[in-house]
Amino acid sequence: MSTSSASPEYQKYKHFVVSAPSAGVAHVEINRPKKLNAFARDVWLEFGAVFEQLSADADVRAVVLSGAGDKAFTAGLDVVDSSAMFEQKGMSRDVARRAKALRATIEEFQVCVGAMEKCEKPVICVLHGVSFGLAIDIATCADIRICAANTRFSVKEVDIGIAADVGTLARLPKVVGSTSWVKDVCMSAREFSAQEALSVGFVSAVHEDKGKASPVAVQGTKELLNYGRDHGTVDSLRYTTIWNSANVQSEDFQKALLSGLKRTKPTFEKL
Ligand SMILES: CC/C=C\C=C\CC(=O)SCCNC(=O)CCNC(=O)[C@H](O)C(C)(C)COP(=O)(O)OP(=O)(O)OC[C@H]1O[C@@H](n2cnc3c(N)ncnc32)[C@H](O)[C@@H]1OP(=O)(O)O
Repeated sequence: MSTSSASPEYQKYKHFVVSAPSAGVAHVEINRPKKLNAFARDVWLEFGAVFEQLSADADVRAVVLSGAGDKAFTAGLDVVDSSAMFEQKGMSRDVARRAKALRATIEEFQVCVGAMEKCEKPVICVLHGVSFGLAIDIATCADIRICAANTRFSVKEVDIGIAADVGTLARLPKVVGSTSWVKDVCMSAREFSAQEALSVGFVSAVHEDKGKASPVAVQGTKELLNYGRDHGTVDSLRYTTIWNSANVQSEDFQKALLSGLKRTKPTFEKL
């Protein structure tokens, strides 16, 4: 990816602007500000494609996701587009056929949003303004979440008559420590502030210099943290052993191992 305001190989996207503010960093902006960056089906399909492309792009070492405009990171599911789509898919008179069509849509949405979690590069999600519903599903797929002081969070789904189904209920309890708080915000859909999000650990402070660490080490850390979240300690340690037995052979490890003692700042090849 070349350093520019809009990288040519990412210009095919209608709803996302992908730029390279500095070498190795991709900035992905959800770009539908007039509709508060709401996600219609074509938006979520593009979201999945963007993150698959970034995952495979060796020039990218870290990804920052934000929403365009002053008002919103995203107001969530495009409720106008979705009501038409769900009505259409529910038109068959047979319940099993209706359910099958709807299941495919929900699974497609989960896979597209999950592409961000699967992306092999660290993803930093920067939230601001309205951050409702899908915003939380997306944020829970990020490695690091930071937000502006004006952020209005809501796990909004119960307000539109559904249980959240794109990842919040599966991932949020693993992101924050308090099940009581998770159930509170998920069952009430009440808004919570940036300060509250910080106090429960949903967002954290800004970390600098993310692009300078070894990509072998950073991408390995992401893989092992996600694995550790979903598996027991014994399995995770075993997987870590196998993973690192390959990666300690990397030249990145050779360069970095004594860098503290030697007061050197090694640079690393892209991965
Ligand atoms: C299979 C199911 C999968 C996924 C499920 C996901 C769950 C969710 O994401 S639940 C959350 C759904 N979102 C909402 O219910 C929010 C709806 N919007 C609002 O309540 C308000 O817009 C607001 C966020 C409180 C902001 O209000 P305000 O500041 O007054 O702005 P508006 O004038 O209302 O909005 C500006 C513009 O954007 C359009 N818009 C806003 N949100 C959505 C949305 N979610 N879907 C579609 N369009 C949205 C709004 O209609 C306005 O458009 P105009 O063309 O200017 O009228």
